[in-house]
Amino acid sequence: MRLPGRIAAAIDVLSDVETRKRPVSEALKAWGLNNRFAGAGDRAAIGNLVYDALRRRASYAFAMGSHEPRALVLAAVLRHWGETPETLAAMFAEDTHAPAPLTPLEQAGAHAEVEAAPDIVQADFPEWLASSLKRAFGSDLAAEGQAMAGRPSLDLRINALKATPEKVAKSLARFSPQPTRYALLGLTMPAGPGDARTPNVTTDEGYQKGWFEVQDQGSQMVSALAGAQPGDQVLDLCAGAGGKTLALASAMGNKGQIFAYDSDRNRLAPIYDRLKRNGVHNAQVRAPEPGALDDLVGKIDRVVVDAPCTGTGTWRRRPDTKWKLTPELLAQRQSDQAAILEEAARYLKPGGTLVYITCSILPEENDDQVAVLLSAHPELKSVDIAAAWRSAFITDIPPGLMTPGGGVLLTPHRTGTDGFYCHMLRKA
Ligand SMILES: C[S@@+](CC[C@H](N)C(=O)[O-])C[C@H]1O[C@@H](n2cnc3c(N)ncnc32)[C@H](O)[C@@H]1O
Repeated sequence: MRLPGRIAAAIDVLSDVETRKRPVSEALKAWGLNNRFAGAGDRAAIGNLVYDALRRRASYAFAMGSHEPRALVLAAVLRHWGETPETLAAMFAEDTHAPAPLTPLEQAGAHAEVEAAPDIVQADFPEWLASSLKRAFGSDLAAEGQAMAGRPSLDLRINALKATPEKVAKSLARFSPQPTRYALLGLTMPAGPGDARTPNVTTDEGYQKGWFEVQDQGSQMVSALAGAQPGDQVLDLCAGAGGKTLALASAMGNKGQIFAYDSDRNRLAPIYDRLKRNGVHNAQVRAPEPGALDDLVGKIDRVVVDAPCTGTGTWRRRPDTKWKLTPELLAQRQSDQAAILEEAARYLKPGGTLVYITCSILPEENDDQVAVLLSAHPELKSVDIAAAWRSAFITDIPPGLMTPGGGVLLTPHRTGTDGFYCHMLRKA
């Protein structure tokens, strides 16, 4: 397929996403099944077009004067893929799979200024979250929004139980991975422009052997900030598929004990294979049965709460969720988080540390939750996050990362990572 056919396909996929409220990945898969002639390169390019259109949905709609899928996909091609109304007109004329020719309004959208739009639209954030995001970012709102509308890098975490960065870099040399900026055991491959494909690293022999995991650098960093030491008793209370559990086990050198729990059996299911592949011997999975964690009350050195959240920090990867989030869902997550934090505090032994993590950039899910917990638990005190940073990354925390409440907030703009919040609290 050439670009015009890919544009037409991306418009169809985006229409499917918008009308049937489907996740992009599902709509792309369905399109691929119905169009088996399309190759992997076509599917990747169509995916890039759909994701790019959604990443900048608000500013594109403003520039094009329309929220229609066709307008959004054309905006992505005209404003960020290096095409012009003239190059598209020439290509469309020669391709029977091309969409209808550009209208004068669409042609004007190629260069339309968006400076007249509200700042929240220019930043490609949902308008109903304006006050919350302004509170989080202040005068950096536009820069934060633009970075959040970019494509994410592909980051890997070296599994220190089985490999070294050199060994993995050699195994993946064909993709030219580079060391990550902060995470000490990370490698990164920047996203390419236009129709560039993401390297398929999971087919690599090193992945099959458990030498590395795919994990955003931000996720690696909050795992490192948790500061788990060999010999610790650690409870990963929201373990899910085990991304943090694996990183903690690697940091602990398989010494001590990790209890990996999740209230959702389905989410926990992949953890068993992953632990095996990673050579983790110090993790016990606790399935969600009544009383599953009763024996751990008051005994744990580090309780890691990688809380269920809105996922606003991962909008680069899942831009459709940026426009689907509702005040009701945010309120539900806040109530889940408050309950889980209360629960988590029960497991701490005296002197133990609670590590609260979200992949959200919203203060309501971050500092605000911790403030409520602190006010109800005078025995808990915030840990000096700058000191935790120094010991995790052997360097001073860069300016601007600490939140007013004493946590740390990573973002695509600040650290080149997904958005992650981390706050640590020690029990007296
Ligand atoms: C952000 S995800 C965890 C991701 C995982 N830690 C990782 O790194 O791959 C949040 C998890 O919290 C779980 N969860 C939600 N409510 C919970 C509760 N009350 N107790 C324990 N886990 C809960 C969800 O099932 C979900 O798997």
